[in-house]
Amino acid sequence: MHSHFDLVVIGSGSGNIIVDERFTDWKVAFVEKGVGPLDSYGGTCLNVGCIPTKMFVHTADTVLASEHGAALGVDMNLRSIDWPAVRDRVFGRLDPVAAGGERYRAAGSPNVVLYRGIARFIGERRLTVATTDGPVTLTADRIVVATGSRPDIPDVPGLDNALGYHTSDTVMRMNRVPRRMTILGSGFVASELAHVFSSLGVEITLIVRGDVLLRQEDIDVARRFTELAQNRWDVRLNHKLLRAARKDGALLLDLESPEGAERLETDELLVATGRRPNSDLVDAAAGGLALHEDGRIVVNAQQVTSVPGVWALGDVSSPWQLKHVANHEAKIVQHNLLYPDERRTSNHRYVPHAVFSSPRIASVGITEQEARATGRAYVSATREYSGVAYGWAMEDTTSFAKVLADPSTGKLLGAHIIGPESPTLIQPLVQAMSFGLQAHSMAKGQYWIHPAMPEVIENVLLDLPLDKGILKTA
Ligand SMILES: Cc1cc2nc3c(=O)[nH]c(=O)nc-3n(C[C@H](O)[C@H](O)[C@H](O)COP(=O)(O)OP(=O)(O)OC[C@H]3O[C@@H](n4cnc5c(N)ncnc54)[C@H](O)[C@@H]3O)c2cc1C
Ligand SMILES: NC(=O)c1ccc[n+]([C@@H]2O[C@H](COP(=O)([O-])OP(=O)(O)OC[C@H]3O[C@@H](n4cnc5c(N)ncnc54)[C@H](O)[C@@H]3O)[C@@H](O)[C@H]2O)c1
Repeated sequence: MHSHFDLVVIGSGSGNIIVDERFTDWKVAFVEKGVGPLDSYGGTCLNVGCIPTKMFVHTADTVLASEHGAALGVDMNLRSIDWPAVRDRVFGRLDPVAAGGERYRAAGSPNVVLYRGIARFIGERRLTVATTDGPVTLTADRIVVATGSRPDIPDVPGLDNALGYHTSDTVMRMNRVPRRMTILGSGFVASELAHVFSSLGVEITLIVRGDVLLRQEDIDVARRFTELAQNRWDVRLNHKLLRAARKDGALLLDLESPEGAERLETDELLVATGRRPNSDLVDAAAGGLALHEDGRIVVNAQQVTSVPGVWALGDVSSPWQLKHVANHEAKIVQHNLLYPDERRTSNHRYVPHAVFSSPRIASVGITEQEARATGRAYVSATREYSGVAYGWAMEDTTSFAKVLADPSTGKLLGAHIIGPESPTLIQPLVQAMSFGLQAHSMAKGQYWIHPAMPEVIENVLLDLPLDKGILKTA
């Protein structure tokens, strides 16, 4: 069967938001293969990514709050954790959203057809989809590739499907919480899910290649996070997984460490070693699309690929595997499809991110190590939460905010915060960078509510050793 469309969108994550009522006169096809154990509609963030993880993180924070009560003179005994109830709160809410989204696309608009299956390019703007009713060929004037990414599994002997390891796609739906879990990797997913499962009482071991966790963060933040993680989890720094095997239900992991060979026995293994773009799944090369070395589809600032009429967005093409970036790029593609003569470009100037572990981390702009490596002139300041009144209220001793600024203009180059509410606290700094505010003007030109946590931002900005003359030129 062959059908021709005005527009085909491959991927129902961020791609799903492109087609709204303004496309009513277009003949549109969506293609979605499904994510996670239930082959859900709606992409990574909704089903196996941002949203379920953060719902679990909120539960984990609630458990930890009961432990922190003692420092405040409050004895809060945790009586029990009901894993099925914890899990079913999350997916009982999200699965119907995914199903509703699918129903809407399948039957909600007469101009839209939904194909379920894997789409593959077989030529320029030409696709084949293996549906349960057999293969179909789709051609289109315009195609949007929004196929995202998937867990990247390292090539370790024994680490295959027969071993029964988890990734972020499966681990959140486990039937039973294990006694012990080992996590391979030390990035976003490892840090967030270690917090989730350790708060549920699981003994966590992290296998870390380097000497710090979250090594892409500012070095002071990464070191502080690593110290705190070592107090909570068994953190094996500078370790390599050599091979994995399963024996009598347990997993046996052979590790190489600076001290020699080690064997680790565990109940479940979570592989969290990064995500690879799904350009191979869609056979982007057969569609003539140019690729970066790491497999990302090459796009220009308007999100157009090397083939006219074919667009790409989100994890399959972006160097930032973040939902707010994928959403922004989807809006740009949407505008450029609707208004081809007034095209817009994506804004990737100051992309913030947050790690929702315990403690939280938030960051925007360059790190101190990046400033040093590129020879960028900078001044920096760091202020502990314990230096402001709300930090005293929380009995905080480990959190801080750090900022870097250009000494000649006083404008911010980067901001890095580790501690409670950091993803919220950083937002005025993202705003300052986006709108070019000078750090001291920003601190002095507005009220800061007392005694609220943002006072740590006011203070760290004032601590920047900037020439007083800068304020006059700002
Ligand atoms: C555990 C986890 C937690 C995360 N937490 C956060 C967070 O807190 N904040 C944040 O900003 N980001 C977070 N992310 C990242 C975020 O989820 C992604 O950046 C975002 O979802 C990418 O959106 P996308 O539209 O590019 O891809 P996706 O949402 O993955 O959508 C791609 C869709 O394409 C489909 N597809 C792929 N290939 C084909 C094909 N050939 N044919 C048909 N369909 C296909 C897939 O099934 C999928 O549904 C997290 C990721 C993970 C894994
Ligand atoms: N809060 C958020 O915004 C959030 C949360 C989760 C995921 N994400 C996105 O999803 C992406 C994927 O997350 P992730 O944690 O899988 O990737 P990551 O890139 O954050 O971390 C991957 C980790 O695996 C390690 N690693 C790579 N290969 C390895 C190997 N062979 N052996 C041992 N360690 C190895 C790396 O050193 C790194 O520590 C992130 O980059 C992020 O963009 C975002």
